[in-house]
Amino acid sequence: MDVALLHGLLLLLILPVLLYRYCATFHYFCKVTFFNLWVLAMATLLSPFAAIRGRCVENMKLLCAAIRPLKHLYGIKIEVLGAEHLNLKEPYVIVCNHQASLDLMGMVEVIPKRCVPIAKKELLYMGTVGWACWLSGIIFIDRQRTGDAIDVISQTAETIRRENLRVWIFPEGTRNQSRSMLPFKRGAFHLAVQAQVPIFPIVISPYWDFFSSKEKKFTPGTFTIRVLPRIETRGLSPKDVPELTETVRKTMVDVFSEMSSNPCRDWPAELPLLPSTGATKGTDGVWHDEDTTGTSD
Ligand SMILES: CCCCCCCC/C=C\CCCCCCCC(=O)SCCNC(=O)CCNC(=O)[C@H](O)C(C)(C)COP(=O)(O)OP(=O)(O)OC[C@H]1O[C@@H](n2cnc3c(N)ncnc32)[C@H](O)[C@@H]1OP(=O)(O)O
Ligand SMILES: CCCCCCCCCCCCCC(=O)OC[C@@H](O)COP(=O)(O)O
Repeated sequence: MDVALLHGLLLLLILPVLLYRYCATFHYFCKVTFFNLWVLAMATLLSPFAAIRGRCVENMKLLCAAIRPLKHLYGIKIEVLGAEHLNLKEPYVIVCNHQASLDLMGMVEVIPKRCVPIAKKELLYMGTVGWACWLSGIIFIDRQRTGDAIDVISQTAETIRRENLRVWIFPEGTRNQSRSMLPFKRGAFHLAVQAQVPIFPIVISPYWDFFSSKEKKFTPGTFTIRVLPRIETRGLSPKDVPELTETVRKTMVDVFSEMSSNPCRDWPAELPLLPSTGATKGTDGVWHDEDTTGTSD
């Protein structure tokens, strides 16, 4: 009886290990659960410290430091190209493609100082995670209430100039693991035009070879983040927003396709990041991709 019990216990211990080793779906769920638990645990541990400072963008540093170790735990290598473009003292808007929650790992590698993401309101209700996000100054929008979301974005246009902030937006508006990018929402571009600040597109290469929520795949791997040169919005008005949105999207989709078809990741750091894809062409000729190196804050 005792031996049978011991065998049962041993099996109970070994089974998860075997499943983790040999069942890809179980492996995937373990890794995703660990990711969420990590975020939850960090938010719970660090929010009280962030609360001492109150709601402020400086708490983003804490949030980023909490997420950074995850890439080591998952064996994920991240290459960043063109980060020097972000060395600009003025406020700006970053637009980035959004494949999965894993984007958080890439975001914390490149996010500049005094930069806050725009996030869906639902995050606010995720217990201490919501609290941590609120304390870090993350801007929340209700995607179901376009009018309210537009109001928040309009207020943000004033805030970023007044408080010298940068804003990180996923213009696809939702996670997307298809072979291309979803149509872009226009909020980010209205924001940049309203505030008359530049836009920096950031493209994260596809996760296909190591992560897929559809195929339940999650292995170690490598991805690349490319920061593209700035796109000016000075002189543009709301009527230019649709064309601006399409031009930026096309530029990003082209870079994404190039990254998908060239997985050897041997691009030189000084590659002309925006070839003649149109991002330098403005509706009134004012866009350009001038080098901002050396203006670091
Ligand atoms: C303390 C340490 C603790 C450590 C613990 C760690 C915890 C870490 C955890 C977490 C970290 C944080 C992670 C953050 C990441 C979150 C990611 C997300 O949540 S992604 C979802 C939200 N993002 C968006 O949805 C994009 C922004 N959305 C938009 O821009 C949309 O445009 C929106 C919502 C404003 C409207 O959406 P529409 O679906 O109605 O789409 P449209 O076609 O773009 O707009 C409709 C009309 O409104 C106009 N419009 C849009 N924005 C406007 C504006 N600002 N002004 C004037 N008109 C505007 C447009 O031009 C359009 O009109 P016409 O068709 O052109 O006539
Ligand atoms: C009380 C339960 C707490 C559970 C804690 C789990 C926290 C994990 C939070 C990771 C946040 C990553 C941000 C993210 O990637 O959000 C998704 C949205 O961009 C788009 O949403 P959707 O694709 O439209 O659902």
